[in-house]
Amino acid sequence: MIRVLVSDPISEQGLGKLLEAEDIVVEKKTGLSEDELCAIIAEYDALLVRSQTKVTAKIMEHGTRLRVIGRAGVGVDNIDVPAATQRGIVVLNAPDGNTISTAEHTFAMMISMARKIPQAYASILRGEWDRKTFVGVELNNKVLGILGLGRIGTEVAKRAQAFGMKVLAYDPFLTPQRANALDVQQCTVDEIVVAADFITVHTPLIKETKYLISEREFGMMKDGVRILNCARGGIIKEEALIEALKSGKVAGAALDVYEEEPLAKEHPLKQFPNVVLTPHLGASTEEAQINVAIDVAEEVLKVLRDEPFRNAVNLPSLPADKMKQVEPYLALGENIGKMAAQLVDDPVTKIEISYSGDISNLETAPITRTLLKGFLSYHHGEEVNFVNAPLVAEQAGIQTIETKTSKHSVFTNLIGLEVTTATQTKRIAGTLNNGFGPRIVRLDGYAIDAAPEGRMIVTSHLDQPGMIGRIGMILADANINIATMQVGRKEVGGKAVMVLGIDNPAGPEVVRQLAEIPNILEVHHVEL
Ligand SMILES: NC(=O)c1ccc[n+]([C@@H]2O[C@H](COP(=O)([O-])OP(=O)(O)OC[C@H]3O[C@@H](n4cnc5c(N)ncnc54)[C@H](O)[C@@H]3O)[C@@H](O)[C@H]2O)c1
Ligand SMILES: O=C(O)[C@H](O)COP(=O)(O)O
Repeated sequence: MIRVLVSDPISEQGLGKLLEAEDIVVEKKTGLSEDELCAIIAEYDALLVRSQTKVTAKIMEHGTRLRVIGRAGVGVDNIDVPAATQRGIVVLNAPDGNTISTAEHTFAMMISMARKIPQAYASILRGEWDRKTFVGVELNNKVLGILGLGRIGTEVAKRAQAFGMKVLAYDPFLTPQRANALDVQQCTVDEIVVAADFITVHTPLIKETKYLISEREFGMMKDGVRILNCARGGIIKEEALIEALKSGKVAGAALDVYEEEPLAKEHPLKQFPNVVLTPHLGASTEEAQINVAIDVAEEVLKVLRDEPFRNAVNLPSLPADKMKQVEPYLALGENIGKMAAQLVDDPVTKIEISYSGDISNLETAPITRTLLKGFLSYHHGEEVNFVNAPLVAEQAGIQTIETKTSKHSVFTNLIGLEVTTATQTKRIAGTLNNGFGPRIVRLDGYAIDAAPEGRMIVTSHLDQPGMIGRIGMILADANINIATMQVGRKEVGGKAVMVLGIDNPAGPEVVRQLAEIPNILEVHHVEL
């Protein structure tokens, strides 16, 4: 049985696909401490969280069965993604489902702050009828600065324009064409900070965005600026914001997220009458919660069923149509990698993967990953997978190079692999031959045509009479049946390679006997 643990409140309606699956048990246990999670996580194949559960390296260390961590939402800063990658655990999120809700919440916060609605409401509840204290400002004709024009930032921009605001935006990936299409003015962070009446941040919290708005930026702002953060605590430095509120530089702030959550009972941000606070509610709508739960459940199910999935944050993401194009090459790539690993004896320092012909136009990153997985798993075993293969290669000191050539003189598509050790270079190439499936077509530059499957004896030897006979005799004496045979040579009497498909395994003793045949240069037993 596959077991899934849901450790934060996630919409049951959205989790339908997982709950209905007959081979999957879903258990909900929320509010667990790190130690409590460590104690039970070994029983689960998948963990589903929102932002409350901190998925630490320690939890993953105990999660020996864990294959996937699904985040029902966008931000994965509560998950130790590098630790997951190291352990080969897929981390998925649901990036689209709460965009509108968060943009609407940002807008609700902007209007609440501009018109002091929470403060006026509290005053009414106190029995007052105060129409002087709560005079606000209009949004119309104001300048809104948006830092981070991704999904949410873009939706905020559209809403701001509908309210008559002029939008300035900074995003490192914003192109002039996109800025033009969205009718926003592309600016630097400093230009925005100087010119904006309202500033809102919609970036992830990463090294580059930590304290993006700090003392220096507050110092540059217009007097009476209003600040919003519905993205992540720490993008705006709270200490600097508090100082700017005290000095009167900042006329209002509306915050949904904090450097530490939950916000401390006695937090200084609570002392200002012009600050609107919500407890991380951006995604808290019925619609968003169903959307993100549906998305994460579907994707987690695909990982658990070994089907192609999207939205992995620790893998290159490919749209479904592009993934479909590379899928047929994945097994070929993996087998080329596996075969190469069994043909070299010394530690490998460099792996060069070349894609020629039609295949060079595809998104080849998944093929490279499966090839590396095939190669590395021979020595590193089960711990290497699609997720961590590039990292394992890097940590093993192996340089990985990928090249592409649009045409090949012989094949319509070719995956080439060259592995370098201190003493040798081994080259293998394979193609996907329409109608004939995957074939290994080059070995150390010699033309062959072998199916990458089952068990093989691979030799390099001098092309001399009786060589094949002697090899055949030794295999026959060991009761090993030869199923297929491929010989490649460039000139009579020169060096040659041979690939024998065999029906049963050849042990070390058989390999030793083969290696002792005069003029045999190399013998390897390969199992795919
Ligand atoms: N309050 C909530 O409940 C809530 C809900 C959903 C999302 N969020 C948070 O909102 C943020 C944005 O979410 P999204 O779905 O729009 O993500 P997104 O990935 O679509 O957009 C983020 C944008 O930030 C940009 N960016 C990265 N580095 C930047 C930098 N140094 N300066 C400026 N821009 C930079 C990226 O290029 C990207 O366009 C995330 O942090 C997410 O966790 C909060
Ligand atoms: O990153 C997100 O998706 C939001 O911060 C929502 O977090 P939540 O799922 O804990 O509401």
